[in-house]
Amino acid sequence: MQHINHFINGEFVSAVDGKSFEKRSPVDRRLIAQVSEGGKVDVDRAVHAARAALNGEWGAFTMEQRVEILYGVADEITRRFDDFVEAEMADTGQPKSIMTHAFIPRGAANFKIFADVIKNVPNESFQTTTPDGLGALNYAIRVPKGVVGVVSPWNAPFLLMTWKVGPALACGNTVVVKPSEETPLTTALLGEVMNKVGVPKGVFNVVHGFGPDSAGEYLTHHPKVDAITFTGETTTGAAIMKAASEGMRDVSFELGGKNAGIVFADSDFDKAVDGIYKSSFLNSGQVCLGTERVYVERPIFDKFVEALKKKVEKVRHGRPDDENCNFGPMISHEHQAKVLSYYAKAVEEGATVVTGGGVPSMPEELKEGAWVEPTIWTGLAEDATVMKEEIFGPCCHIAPFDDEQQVINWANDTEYGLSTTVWTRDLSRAHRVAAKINVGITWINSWFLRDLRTAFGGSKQSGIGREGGVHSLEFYTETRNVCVKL
Ligand SMILES: NC(=O)C1=CN([C@@H]2O[C@H](COP(=O)(O)OP(=O)(O)OC[C@H]3O[C@@H](n4cnc5c(N)ncnc54)[C@H](O)[C@@H]3O)[C@@H](O)[C@H]2O)C=CC1
Ligand SMILES: O=C(O)/C=C/C=C(\O)C(=O)O
Repeated sequence: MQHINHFINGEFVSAVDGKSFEKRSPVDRRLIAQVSEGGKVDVDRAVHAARAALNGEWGAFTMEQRVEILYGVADEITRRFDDFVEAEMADTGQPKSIMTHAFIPRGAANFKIFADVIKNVPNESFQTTTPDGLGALNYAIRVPKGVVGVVSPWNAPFLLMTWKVGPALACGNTVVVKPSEETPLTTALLGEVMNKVGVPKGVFNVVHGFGPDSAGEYLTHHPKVDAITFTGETTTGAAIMKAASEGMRDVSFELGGKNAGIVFADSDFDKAVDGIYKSSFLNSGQVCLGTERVYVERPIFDKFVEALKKKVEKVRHGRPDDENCNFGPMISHEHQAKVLSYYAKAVEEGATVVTGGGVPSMPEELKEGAWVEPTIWTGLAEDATVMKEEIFGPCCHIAPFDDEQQVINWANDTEYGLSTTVWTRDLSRAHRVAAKINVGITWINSWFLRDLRTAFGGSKQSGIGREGGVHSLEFYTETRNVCVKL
């Protein structure tokens, strides 16, 4: 069993009041870490360390020095790849292949890409005419926002935390991170990396703990935090927005989703089945971009449901490092209960359960894990609860559709607006549909195909603002205009 401490001013320290909480494995409920729980004083120390670093060595770094050190961070993550994979598997219980192919490499990329972005994106300038004919030159400079509070979730913990820390540091800010209480391990490891490559003390700080009445709330209310970036549930976003209104701090929010997958009859059938399988079930469905509502054009509906069912019934639940297994548990028993309550609700509201719907039978040593079966439903009305609320589990409802406008209306009939995946060989239709769906990201004939230079974020209740490429620079810097009379 490990002890996970806060990382403040370059040192691993326990909570000032000695409080801690347990991190248990979602796979078998084994105790894997005792984690320091941050109180007001711990958060305050972290914020002050971050402020001091801004006013000290880090604030004096040139952009080139920051770029070099962030490349060093990425290289050190890659050097310690196996440690990060182990830590993320222990935290989430998800299969090793997701960690090695996606989540950990993306963590390293989040530092390199934003180092490149800050180096290459020009600032605007305008030549302005003046009555004397001599003119003026306006040019913009970017300065860091200051101390950025980073509040991150558990579902792809390393990827989603570094997606914020990478650009924040590239832009010259300092950060205080409050990782999810469910997944403290990789953020702690990142502290070791920061020290190893010589990131100055106080630039990267971590305070563990919960949300309300704990480190999350104290960090987001702290008056010396200049901006807050958050990924998590929409209701949490609303609470953080209230906190940010004290002192008019800027926010960037990536929130929940109730995304639609749309499959037209002319799509490449096998690729569409594979794509929807991934979008609904990757990471056991705990992906904000995932599709819990799937619409399939009527001529291929039955065949599609059958093919997806067949694929889903092949999943093998088990430990993350068991090569014979490819399906992990829910993050916690609390989340398992939430997902199972939606499974019950779907049946109550008249769903046909195509497959799944319960808890899989597991061997004795894994019986304590937070397992659920991947589940497919058909037959629900558009206003059924599981068609409206984000479940964040391995499940989807599949409905047939008859025409393009009908499916666009259904896809848009949600308070969320994060992403969509559309499958068709008709390019005109693809562009047409993409333009009409009210989401931040539409994938055509793909899903979760990421280019970190592109805008990422949600519409409606799925978020505020965009991050990615130059959009991250917009959030993590303040633009100042200088006007020079010639
Ligand atoms: N749009 C996007 O890019 C993504 C959105 N999500 C969303 O995240 C959710 C799942 O993640 P969870 O960790 O359960 O979300 P959550 O909102 O419960 O927690 C996220 C973080 O906020 C903290 N927190 C909770 N209450 C707080 C408060 N009052 N003040 C300050 N901090 C607080 C938590 O401790 C955690 O670190 C899903 O709804 C999912 O859709 C997840 C990943 C990506
Ligand atoms: O690629 C990103 O930047 C965000 C990805 C989001 C997830 O992985 C998720 O919500 O699971």
